[in-house]
Amino acid sequence: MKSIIVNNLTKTYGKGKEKVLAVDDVSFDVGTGEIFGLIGPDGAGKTSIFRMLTTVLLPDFGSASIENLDMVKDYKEIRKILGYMPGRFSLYQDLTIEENLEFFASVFNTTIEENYDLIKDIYIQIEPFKNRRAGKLSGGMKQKLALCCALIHKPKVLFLDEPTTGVDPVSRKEFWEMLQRLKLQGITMIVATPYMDEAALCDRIALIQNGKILSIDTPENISNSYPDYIFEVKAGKNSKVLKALEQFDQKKNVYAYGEFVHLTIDKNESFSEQKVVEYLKKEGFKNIEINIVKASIEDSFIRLLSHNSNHKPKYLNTSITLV
Ligand SMILES: Nc1ncnc2c1ncn2[C@@H]1O[C@H](COP(=O)(O)OP(=O)(O)OP(=O)(O)O)[C@@H](O)[C@H]1O
Repeated sequence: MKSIIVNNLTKTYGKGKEKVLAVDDVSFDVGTGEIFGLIGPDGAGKTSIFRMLTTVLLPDFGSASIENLDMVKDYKEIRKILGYMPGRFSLYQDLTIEENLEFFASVFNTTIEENYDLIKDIYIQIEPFKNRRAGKLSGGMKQKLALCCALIHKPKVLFLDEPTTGVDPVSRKEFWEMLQRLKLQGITMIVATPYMDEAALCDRIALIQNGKILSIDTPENISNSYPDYIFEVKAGKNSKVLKALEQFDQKKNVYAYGEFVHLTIDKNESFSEQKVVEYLKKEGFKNIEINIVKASIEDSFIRLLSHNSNHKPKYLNTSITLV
């Protein structure tokens, strides 16, 4: 069963020279109970897609349905079955945890008690602080409260826009465990994130850049379909290794990757790791470490980005940064 169907969605902002094509002919679908990730750097178009699907922005072109309801014609019905956790903290800072939750429940004509079962797991973690104002909560607690508020009317589909930005690693992990539990209740989730490690936790992902989808598949299939060899190389300062490998005649691509430099080589080339070691030794490097590695989502994204734009990845670790 498909919960979300998106066809040729297109959105531009501004006019003339100021015109920005934010969403460019985007199509995808999301199955009931699936966690679907929209993965892309800042400005890729994720929020614009979310705003159209949550019926707060009209598309220039294209259509979408959510639970068989048309995004434009049936927007009032859609709003009743959607939960939306926006990227920036959206709660009332001067209201307490409990007051925020009561407020969101009342907007949907419901009560905390009525839907307590759905939020119980998450709410019990912040309930001891229910009289604390939202503005005084830690990042992780704010995020749990925002998720409770997005769930308080028992939505069928949950939109999460960069839900873990600015949250510590432990809270990020806990948050994803909460999403996995919600999935068991049959809630469809669509998550926008710039974090590559979170991409791997989704059932399927769409890699998006400049408003265009570059690839849609399971994280596993995206990694497995990487066409080249990837070697991780360490030999002292990454900036120096990068500079040297840029001149290596068999390199296809080279970029910093956490504490390593990744070197990609066409699978059709006759190649041995020893060639790189010898080359680096000749360039004056010592203590050279080189291993062949399986492509990560990040590697796949870098390859797609370098094929599709003039943007070059500058620094990569767990989130995408482009220059
Ligand atoms: N109201 C607006 N007016 C003009 N341009 C806009 C507007 N909203 C977004 N844009 C532009 O549209 C493009 C897509 O932005 P969007 O916010 O959808 O991307 P995003 O992937 O969610 O990135 P971010 O995380 O930075 O919000 C960007 O180039 C952005 O500058």
